[in-house]
Amino acid sequence: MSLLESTLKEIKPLNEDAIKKAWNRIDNLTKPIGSLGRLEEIAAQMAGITGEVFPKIKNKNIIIMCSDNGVVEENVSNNSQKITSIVTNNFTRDITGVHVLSKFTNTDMTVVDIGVNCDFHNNLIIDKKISYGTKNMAKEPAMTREQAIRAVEIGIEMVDNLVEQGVNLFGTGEMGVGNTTTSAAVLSVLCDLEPEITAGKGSGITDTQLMCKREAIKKAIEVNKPDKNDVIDVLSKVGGYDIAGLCGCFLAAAKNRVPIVIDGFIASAAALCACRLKPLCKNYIFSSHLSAEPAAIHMLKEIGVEPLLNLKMRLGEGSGCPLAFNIIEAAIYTMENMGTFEDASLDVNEYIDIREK
Ligand SMILES: Cc1cc2ncn([C@H]3O[C@H](COP(=O)(O)O)[C@@H](O)[C@H]3O)c2cc1C
Ligand SMILES: O=C(O)c1cccnc1
Repeated sequence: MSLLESTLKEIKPLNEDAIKKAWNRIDNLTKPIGSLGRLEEIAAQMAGITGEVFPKIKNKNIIIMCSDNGVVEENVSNNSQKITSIVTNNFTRDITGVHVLSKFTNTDMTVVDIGVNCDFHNNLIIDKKISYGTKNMAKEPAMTREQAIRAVEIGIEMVDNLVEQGVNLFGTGEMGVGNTTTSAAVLSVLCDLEPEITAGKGSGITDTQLMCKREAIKKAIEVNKPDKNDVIDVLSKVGGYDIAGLCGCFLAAAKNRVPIVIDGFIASAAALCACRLKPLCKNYIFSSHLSAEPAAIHMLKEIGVEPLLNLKMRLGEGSGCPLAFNIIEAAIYTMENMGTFEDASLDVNEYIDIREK
């Protein structure tokens, strides 16, 4: 059995007993029922994921999948492919958005070259290069089926290894000029949405480039005819190595019963693929924020997750994840450290009016 097949098989439902115990605790804290809103839901979900009512977050890590996309030939981005390699290198230099936000929240980063169009001489970048970028999907499949499976399995291996090293909260990031085009294409195919809905201005393009972007997605779908019921076919024909790699990360986090956070539009395309491959995967996922990319809302709705924040961010890289980590850790801390009615020597019945509001 392949690593992908065994991973899909090993993803199991949440621990309902732990969820019940968590809600029992949460509903006995000195507060009106439900008054800590989504912090309560997060704490209960964390219990279901980990099996612990008071899980301890030990190590947080954002996996950043970096790769190039052949579709940039179609004038879909304002940036040249060179930017992918420059920013990827910069992830190891303390200066990128995701790095600074990670530092702020005591989070580590794992930078993976899964298909950047250059050779790095930087031992802080993990070399998992499949090829020097994908092909132009508007003309031919972005990659072969074997390459797509390999990319997903690289994501699985990365998470499996980091879990072994003690990471128990993951974030997902990416770098790859043109990857809002591939993400939009994946969304178009999986959800039958027109490129007019799925394609936005990404990192910043002109109206003319936006037309090129929509045209490229249309052509990619016409030329390659991806089968929406076969996620690997969709990833290989109109996806990217970064999306496929992150898809593997979501699957492996669910397999290992470790929470994983979506950053923006591209990471949500990967999460959508993972959830289509294994719907149970959704229970292990948190969405950090609503990307300013207009179709982000469709992506998250389809996955069935609600973003924690709406900060109009559209950087990618994993930059939303550290912020979500703070909220998740705050939720756990609150549910563990607030007093119960018993601790406060209060009779629950005296509070019943408040609790029921
Ligand atoms: C300097 C720079 C840093 C970035 N960091 C993330 N992205 C983001 O922009 C790219 C996607 O946008 P598009 O599809 O329009 O090319 C991705 O690499 C994404 O991570 C960046 C983009 C730039 C220019
Ligand atoms: O939301 C994102 O991930 C995003 C949006 C625009 C450009 N790059 C990334």
